[in-house]
Amino acid sequence: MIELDSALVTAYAPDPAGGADRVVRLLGPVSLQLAERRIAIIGANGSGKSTLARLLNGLVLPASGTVRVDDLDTATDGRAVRRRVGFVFTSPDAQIVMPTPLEDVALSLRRLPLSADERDAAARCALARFGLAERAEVPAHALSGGQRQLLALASVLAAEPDVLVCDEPTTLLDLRWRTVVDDLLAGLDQQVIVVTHDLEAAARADRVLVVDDGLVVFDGEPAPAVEHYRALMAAVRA
Ligand SMILES: Nc1ncnc2c1ncn2[C@@H]1O[C@H](COP(=O)(O)OP(=O)(O)OP(=O)(O)O)[C@@H](O)[C@H]1O
Repeated sequence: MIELDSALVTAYAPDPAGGADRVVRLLGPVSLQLAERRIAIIGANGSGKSTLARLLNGLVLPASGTVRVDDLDTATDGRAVRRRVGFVFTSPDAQIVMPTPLEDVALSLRRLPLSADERDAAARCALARFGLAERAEVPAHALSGGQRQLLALASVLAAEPDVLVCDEPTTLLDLRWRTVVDDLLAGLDQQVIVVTHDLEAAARADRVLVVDDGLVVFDGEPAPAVEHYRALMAAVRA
């Protein structure tokens, strides 16, 4: 289980008056225990959703407080945490690093005790699961946006994380690919925590966190969470 205890995220920001950089609060303090299988994080642009998501696998570290994944502290056990908690970025291009899909998935498998042949077979199997068997050896840049998103997911899942954190994984996708990715995420055995602007997707979660101005301002069932978010948005427009 992922557990945040008074986690506070700060950053340095330039002083408009030209003085020394100032410390600004980006998120928190946040205390949460994340045990549900399907959790959605919603909120306005710039509210702190990605910062919260990145805290969960140690991509962002708290300035104070702690974030723990089971027995691991993200501040001191970052590598082990990232093996346990996979992260899918909004843009697949942020995480596809190898020239072909086959090599990209094989890279994710490097920590598993497999021979070269076994790794190749496992990578092909992972690609087939995501409908990419025929595209295993084409240049990754020749894939469509939707196929690249599926490749990013395949690569992250190939490493067999216990938890998958996705930051707006369907934002760049058309309706067909969005449905494919949504269905795929819904069918995973792993715990899935998704940052999303898609309120229909959020409505299917077991639990929804609403983030506003760097704080979790609502935490509960999807219907009241979405209502809370709509009220926040209406207040901004008023
Ligand atoms: N490293 C950083 N240094 C300074 N400010 C940052 C840094 N990272 C994020 N921020 C700021 O923190 C705030 C929250 O950013 P974050 O990316 O978490 O928002 P978000 O809710 O995911 O937004 P969006 O829906 O637009 O993706 C924003 O105002 C952003 O500019």
